[in-house]
Amino acid sequence: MRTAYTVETVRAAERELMARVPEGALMQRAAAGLAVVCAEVLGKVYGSRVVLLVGSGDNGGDALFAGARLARRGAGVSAVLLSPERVHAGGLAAFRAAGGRVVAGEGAEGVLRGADLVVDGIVGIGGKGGLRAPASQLVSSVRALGAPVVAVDLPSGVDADSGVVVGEAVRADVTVTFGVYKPGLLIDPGREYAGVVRLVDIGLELGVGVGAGGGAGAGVGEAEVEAFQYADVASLLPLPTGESDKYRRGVVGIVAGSARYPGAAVLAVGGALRGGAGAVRYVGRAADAVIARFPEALVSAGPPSKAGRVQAWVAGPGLGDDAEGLADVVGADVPVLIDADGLRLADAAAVRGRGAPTLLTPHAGEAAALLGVAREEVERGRLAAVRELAGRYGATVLLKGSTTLVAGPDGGAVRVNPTGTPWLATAGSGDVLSGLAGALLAAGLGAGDAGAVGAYLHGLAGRHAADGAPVGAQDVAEAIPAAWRDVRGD
Ligand SMILES: NC(=O)C1=CN([C@@H]2O[C@H](COP(=O)(O)OP(=O)(O)OC[C@H]3O[C@@H](n4cnc5c(N)ncnc54)[C@H](OP(=O)(O)O)[C@@H]3O)[C@@H](O)[C@H]2O)[C@@H](O)CC1
Ligand SMILES: Nc1ncnc2c1ncn2[C@@H]1O[C@H](COP(=O)(O)OP(=O)(O)O)[C@@H](O)[C@H]1O
Ligand SMILES: [K+]
Repeated sequence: MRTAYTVETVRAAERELMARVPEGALMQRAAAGLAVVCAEVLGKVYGSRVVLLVGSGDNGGDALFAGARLARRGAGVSAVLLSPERVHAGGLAAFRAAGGRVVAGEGAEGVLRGADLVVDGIVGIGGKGGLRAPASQLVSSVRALGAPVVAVDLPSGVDADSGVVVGEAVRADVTVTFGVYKPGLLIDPGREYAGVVRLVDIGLELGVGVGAGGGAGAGVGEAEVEAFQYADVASLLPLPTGESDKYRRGVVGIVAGSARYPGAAVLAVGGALRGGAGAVRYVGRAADAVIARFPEALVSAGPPSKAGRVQAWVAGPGLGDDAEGLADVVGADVPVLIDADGLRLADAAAVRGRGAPTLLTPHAGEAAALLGVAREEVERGRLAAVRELAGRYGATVLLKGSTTLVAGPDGGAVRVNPTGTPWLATAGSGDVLSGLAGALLAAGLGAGDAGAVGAYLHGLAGRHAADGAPVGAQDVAEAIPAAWRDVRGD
């Protein structure tokens, strides 16, 4: 599990650690790690030209100490000081002693033009709001240069706690972050600005937080955000055992599709069949299309409550305006996943009043409609939006998009999916995800785990299916077994 912590938590841990180590030791550890990564990016340090963008806080101090190390190895290092009167004094002295050159603001463009590497030490976790001038102007000219950029701790202009970017921000090739990940490095748009993230150990010790849907609220010392890795997913995959039968593996019921959108039903059923369900029951108006594609699906004509035994329901994809059956599903005392049209059509009070686990899976537009805000507001602040929705509905919420997030109803760490790919932005791929996650619910995973494991497998399946070329949603569904095998290491 990769975990990320808020600035408040990082600062508290740093204070505690600083009290136990000699003064300046943490910054030296940070600068040493930063210099190593800069050297890797440069390939050859001796004779290279490095430009440091140095802000007025400790982030600039890190850059100066790392610059001093590179200068001692024979690099020509220039530092552009954004506020010379407030620069980190110890860092500047070390930099000068190592032969580093200080450039005034007006000289910045000249040195930047010849740079082999730019180091962004403008602001780190102390950044507040959008970047101010002159930093904002400098950042836009750096982008035009084409030299690789290494960001110190996080790209300047990216909000550490949320990934929100207001105005200009540094686009880094590599971000060297210290101690722990910050949420803004894992959530778009910040994640995209960060490039490859390298974590440098400076001795901070922070425990693992409580997962989405896990119960307790995120308190001091707990992770704000966490991202699954293979082992986390592998440990949750529902594998059949010798004693398994279709009921023990989980029967998922699907209420989806309409005369107008029969394909959504086919895709959701396809996702569910490859999500490990023992059986898939289908209820809706696209039964012919479903059976034609998946003869193994069990279709029934009556309402969901009469469909037979079901351990979890998926409701919503492609329903159009047909709310028939939805109230039945919302009233069921088994886990329910609500997606797409179901989010619009379901009675909000009934959803809030449910006793069994509920997983809502909106994209940004659907989330915005539920929250009564503009779509852009959700896209700019995904973390706040997913938490708000989960709180309002008392449900687990999986917010789809460039970074898929899963938040539980009672706070705790938000799960961020690391496997997504923009190739998934194709009509119907969300329907596949709802079937897949629904099958995981039916197999007994909690709503937070079903959402996070579903998104993880869905992202990997998208990568397998696309492999660098366009794909359709059906291809994504068919690649789910390959994603499953990846995770199991087969
Ligand atoms: N603590 C530790 O143990 C360790 C910390 N480490 C390092 O320290 C970093 C944190 O340092 P920090 O606290 O000094 O804050 P930092 O990120 O340099 O920014 C503050 C400065 O930026 C300015 N500024 C703010 N917003 C701005 C904006 N929008 N646009 C422009 N300017 C803006 C702000 O100015 P002000 O608002 O006060 O006028 C202030 O001067 C951390 O990220 C890591 O790199 C490592 O060495 C490991 C050990
Ligand atoms: N830019 C992107 N990067 C990664 N994944 C994306 C991106 N855009 C969309 N996706 C994923 O593609 C799927 C689209 O689902 P959705 O919006 O419900 O579409 P549909 O309703 O057509 O199925 C979601 O899983 C979402 O997370
Ligand atoms: K920075």
